Amino acid sequence: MIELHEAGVVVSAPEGDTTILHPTSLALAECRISVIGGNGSGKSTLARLFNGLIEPSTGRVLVSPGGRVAGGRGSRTGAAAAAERAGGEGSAEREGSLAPPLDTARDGAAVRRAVGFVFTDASAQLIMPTVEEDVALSLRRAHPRKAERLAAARAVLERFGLEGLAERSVHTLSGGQKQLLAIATVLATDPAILVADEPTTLLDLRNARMIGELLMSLPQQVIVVTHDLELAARADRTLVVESGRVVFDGPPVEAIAHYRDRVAQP
Ligand SMILES: Nc1ncnc2c1ncn2[C@@H]1O[C@H](COP(=O)(O)OP(=O)(O)OP(=O)(O)O)[C@@H](O)[C@H]1O
Repeated sequence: MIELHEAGVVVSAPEGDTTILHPTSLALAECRISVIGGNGSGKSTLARLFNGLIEPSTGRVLVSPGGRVAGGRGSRTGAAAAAERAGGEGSAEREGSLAPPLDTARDGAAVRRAVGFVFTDASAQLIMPTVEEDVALSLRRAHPRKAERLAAARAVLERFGLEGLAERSVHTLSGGQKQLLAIATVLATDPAILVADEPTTLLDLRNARMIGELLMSLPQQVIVVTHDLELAARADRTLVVESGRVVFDGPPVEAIAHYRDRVAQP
C-alpha cells in the first residue's frame, strides 16, 4: 500500500522553479494499478515518488510493505519478508498491519527494499557481466556467502525460465530477455511492491505480452506505467496523468475512455 499526502514535485530550472507534479493525494491499495497519459504528463515522476527515487518537494509519500492490498492474487509472503529486511532491529513489528508506514524521504533505503522498480530500458539496470552474476548482485544482502548466493541466483533464473542463459553476457540478450532479467533481478529480493515504468515500450508484441502476463501473475502489488492500453486495461484501477496532475482515477475501461477523449480533443 502506497499513500501520497499532497505530494508534489517542483524542479529548479534556470528560468525558475517548475512544478512537474502538482500536490497529489492517493491511497494505492489495489493489487494491479496502471498509470497512463501522454508523453511528458508526469507519469514517471509519479512512479519515481513511489519508491523514493524522487523525494516529494511538498507533502509526503508513505509505504506500508505489509499493508493490506485489495483483491490480492496468490500468497503475499514477500510483504512480510521485505518488511523484515526493511526494518533491521525491531523489524518483526513491521510484519503486522499496525506497523508504522515507511516515509520515502526519511526511510529511503528501507523503501527501496520494499518497493522494487523496473525501468523502460532494461540495459540501464543490468550491470554485471553475466546473467547469473547480475541476479547474484541483488542477493548480496540476503546471502552474504558466495556459494549460497549463486545457488539462490540459479533458483531465481529457474523461476523465470532463464537458467539456460546463466553464463551469457547480459549484452548478448534480446530486448525481451533483458526486460525479463531486469524484472527477475528486482524480484530476486522479493519486494512487497513492484513499480514498472513502461516495461513493454521497447518490446515487440510477443515480448510485450510475455512481460505483461508475468506482471499480471505476480503475487506482489504491481503498479505499471504504460502506453500499452491493452496492458493498462488489465489493472484493477487506472490513473490518468495530464500536465502534472492525476485527472482521472477509476476503473480501467473508464480511464482509458477518458484518456482517448482527451487525446481526441483539438
Ligand atoms: N529533473 C527535471 N528537471 C526539469 N524538468 C523535468 C525533470 N524531470 C522531469 N521533467 C519534466 O517533467 C515533465 C514530466 O516528465 P515525466 O518523465 O514524469 O513524464 P512522463 O509522463 O513519464 O513522459 P513519457 O511518457 O514521455 O516518459 C516533462 O515535461 C519533463 O520534461
